[in-house]
Amino acid sequence: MATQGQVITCKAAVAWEANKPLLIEEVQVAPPQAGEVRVKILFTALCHTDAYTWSGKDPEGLFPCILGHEAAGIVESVGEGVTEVQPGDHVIPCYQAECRECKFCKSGKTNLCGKVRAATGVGVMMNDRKSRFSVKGASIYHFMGTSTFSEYTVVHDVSVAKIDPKAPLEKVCLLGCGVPTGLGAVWNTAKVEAGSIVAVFGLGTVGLAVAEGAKTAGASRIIGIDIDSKKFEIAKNFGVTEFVNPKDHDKPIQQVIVDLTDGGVDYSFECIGNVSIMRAALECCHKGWGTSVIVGVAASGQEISTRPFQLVTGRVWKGTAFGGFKSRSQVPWLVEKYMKKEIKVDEYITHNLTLAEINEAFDLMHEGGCLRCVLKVHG
Ligand SMILES: NC(=O)C1=CN([C@@H]2O[C@H](COP(=O)(O)OP(=O)(O)OC[C@H]3O[C@@H](n4cnc5c(N)ncnc54)[C@H](O)[C@@H]3O)[C@@H](O)[C@H]2O)C=CC1
Ligand SMILES: N[C@@H](CCC(=O)N[C@@H](CSC=O)C(=O)NCC(=O)O)C(=O)O
Ligand SMILES: [Zn+2]
Ligand SMILES: [Zn+2]
Repeated sequence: MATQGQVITCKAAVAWEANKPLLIEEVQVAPPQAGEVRVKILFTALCHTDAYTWSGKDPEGLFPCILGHEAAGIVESVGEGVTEVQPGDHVIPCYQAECRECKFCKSGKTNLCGKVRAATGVGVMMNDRKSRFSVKGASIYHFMGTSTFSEYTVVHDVSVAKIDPKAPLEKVCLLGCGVPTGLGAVWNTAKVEAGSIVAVFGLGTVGLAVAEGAKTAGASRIIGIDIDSKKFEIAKNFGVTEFVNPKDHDKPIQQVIVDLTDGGVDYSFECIGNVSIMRAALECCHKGWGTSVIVGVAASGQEISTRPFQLVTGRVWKGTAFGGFKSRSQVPWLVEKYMKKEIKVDEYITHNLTLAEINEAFDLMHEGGCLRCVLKVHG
């Protein structure tokens, strides 16, 4: 490999400051150190969480940084001691690592991993607590341990899933975040049973994947709630059976859902990141057993609240990160499910642009007609 062990100069979209347009810069990407992998990113999508951190509302957001965490690419080179991937392997970077050795991984109770989280939360690599990215000598922070808005990135070996080389990277990049999060929220976190009544708040990619997961789990009713009625037509393709726009009602939305469902839903999912809606999602659950899962990411300083009586009377409040999936073990399995046409992926892609057009892609996300925009990163 001509580039192995060398600094690579390539293009990346740098967020220099919160809310300021990203700039396409020539970035120097250092070679991977021990336990690290340098990946040529071919395709990356944008997730609402990228916009959240860019907005300055993420308490872990650091600038300047290279955002991006829903992508696919090919391993360019590996550092010392890396055994599970090699140059040429097709991979999906995983913001939720899986080391299989730490207390979290060994617990069998969670998909969270503690091996590199202390570094990925502050934008550096574990080895030397430094970044592998720089622009004209100035260090640029990593983001979520992935930084996929770059032609090349460096990730920890515990943060990369090797996938079937036959899988189309321009599609399966979505399996790096939004689609698994929604499916897993239903299958792993809530464990929705056949016949259940489900409410989904927010019909973006994550909410639609919740609907898809609920449909495959055999839910009898899937109620989609969104303030953008344009989402309703598309949501039918993902299994939503009924639609509610809170703007059409004078009553609190939880009361509307309770009235529609003879006392409340069996499961609800908040896929927006709005703490008032998180409360509504809990309070529209059926007394005695209803479970609400928080999926949305809320801004710094926001807190959830409800009357404790809601929990005393049997409702359960949960949350999920990456849908509870063990990333390195299960992302390849999700890719296989896609290849066998058992889960949707293509249907979430509404736009295709290039890395150079990334600011336009963020604009599309805020305009509402966009589920996922996939960026071609090279060429
Ligand atoms: N927990 C996790 O592991 C993950 C969490 N997320 C979070 O999930 C959330 C959803 O992500 P995406 O689907 O990418 O976002 P999105 O922006 O595509 O979708 C959000 C949807 O919510 C709707 N909405 C906004 N305000 C509303 C309100 N007050 N009532 C009803 N509907 C409303 C919007 O019209 C839109 O359709 C975000 O907060 C994101 O940060 C995303 C991926 C993983
Ligand atoms: N940094 C944020 C928290 C962001 C967050 O909750 N991230 C999710 C994934 S969102 C993907 O699009 C997650 O998996 N969290 C678990 C983790 O280990 O980070 C903040 O501090 O608010
Ligand atoms: Zn995401
Ligand atoms: Zn671990």
